[in-house]
Amino acid sequence: MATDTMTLPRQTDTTTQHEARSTAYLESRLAAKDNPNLPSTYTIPIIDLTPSFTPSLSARQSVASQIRSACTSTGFFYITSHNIPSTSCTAILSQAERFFSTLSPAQKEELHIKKSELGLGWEPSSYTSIAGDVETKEAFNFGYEEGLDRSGGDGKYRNLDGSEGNRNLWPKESELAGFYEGVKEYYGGILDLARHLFRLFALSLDLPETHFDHMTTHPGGIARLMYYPPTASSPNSDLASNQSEPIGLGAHSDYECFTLLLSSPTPGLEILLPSGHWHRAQPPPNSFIVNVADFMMRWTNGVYKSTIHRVVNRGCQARYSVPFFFSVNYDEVVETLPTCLKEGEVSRFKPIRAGEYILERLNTTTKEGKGFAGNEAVFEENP
Ligand SMILES: O=C(O)CCC(=O)C(=O)O
Ligand SMILES: [Fe+2]
Repeated sequence: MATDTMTLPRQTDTTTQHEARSTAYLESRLAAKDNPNLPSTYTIPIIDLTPSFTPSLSARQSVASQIRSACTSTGFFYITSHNIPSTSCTAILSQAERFFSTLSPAQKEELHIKKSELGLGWEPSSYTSIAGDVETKEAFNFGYEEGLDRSGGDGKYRNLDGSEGNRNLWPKESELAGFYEGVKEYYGGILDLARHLFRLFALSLDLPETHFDHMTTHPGGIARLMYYPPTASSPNSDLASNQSEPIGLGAHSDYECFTLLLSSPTPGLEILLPSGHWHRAQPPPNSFIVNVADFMMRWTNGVYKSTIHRVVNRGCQARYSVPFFFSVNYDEVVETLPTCLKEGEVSRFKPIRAGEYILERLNTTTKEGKGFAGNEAVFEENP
């Protein structure tokens, strides 16, 4: 396990009330603090999904109970035997590499995220910042469209802002031949897997297995291709002892229901422990990392934990990753799940439309890096 000391969002000389509150917010979100379920040594559980694809309800329930235990403690788990072919994973990581290394600056500029009100398109490293850090990451973001959904969707997709129509920005076929088809192949598979996992989440929350099905017919599903440049000059150079860390992606929690993360072998993802140290994720071969995100935490009245994480590539190889942020249909209004409230307990959160919540969170990352400061409104609890 690689650890170092915790870095909170950078404070300016004149600490504003907002910034002080943003630090307090991050501190308050330290992974599963004061949680009696927290294991004494931190390990990310590995959940084998094989039984979840069988006709046996009790086998599916056994997987669901492992999911519950991970979601109420670490907020992170690895999944294996997930039915996504390893060739598909290798192929999307190569598409990511092609995107960042083949397109010219002018071609990337055509896809610039500033042209999108929904955070879609190409994101140069400095354009967004979560916690005020100068981040090394570069990204390409795209969302759900019916053409990417193997079920064909239900024709009712709404964007984050409630608008209709496909707002993705794609590179031209003549500039990156086969890119769209490659993305479609991966997206279709990961979307099916996310819907399968949502059924297991339903069981894990003592709900009927199909409880969320009607809410994921035209779901939110933002995927990102991410590139973290190498920062060490040779395998033996030790960046861990450097004063300034090469923050790839600043400390944050994800916004949607849960995230399915694929990455190239270069390590980088670090998870904030209650002790304030960072735990470096080491996913087993052919696995995905799954983590609970803030909307799910809110929806479960805090029963499921959304855990702070960041990315630091200390190596001499580039890191590529493909997070997939899964949400219910953006036009769905959700309120606390009844099974997450004890008798007589009142929900801490007001009902909210999924897209409204997520868009508000996304917008905060582009306002001079005041991500956490701007997030208080959407975490507002019931008065
Ligand atoms: O690239 C990674 O490994 C993680 C990315 C991530 O946490 C995010 O995009 O929210
Ligand atoms: Fe994340």
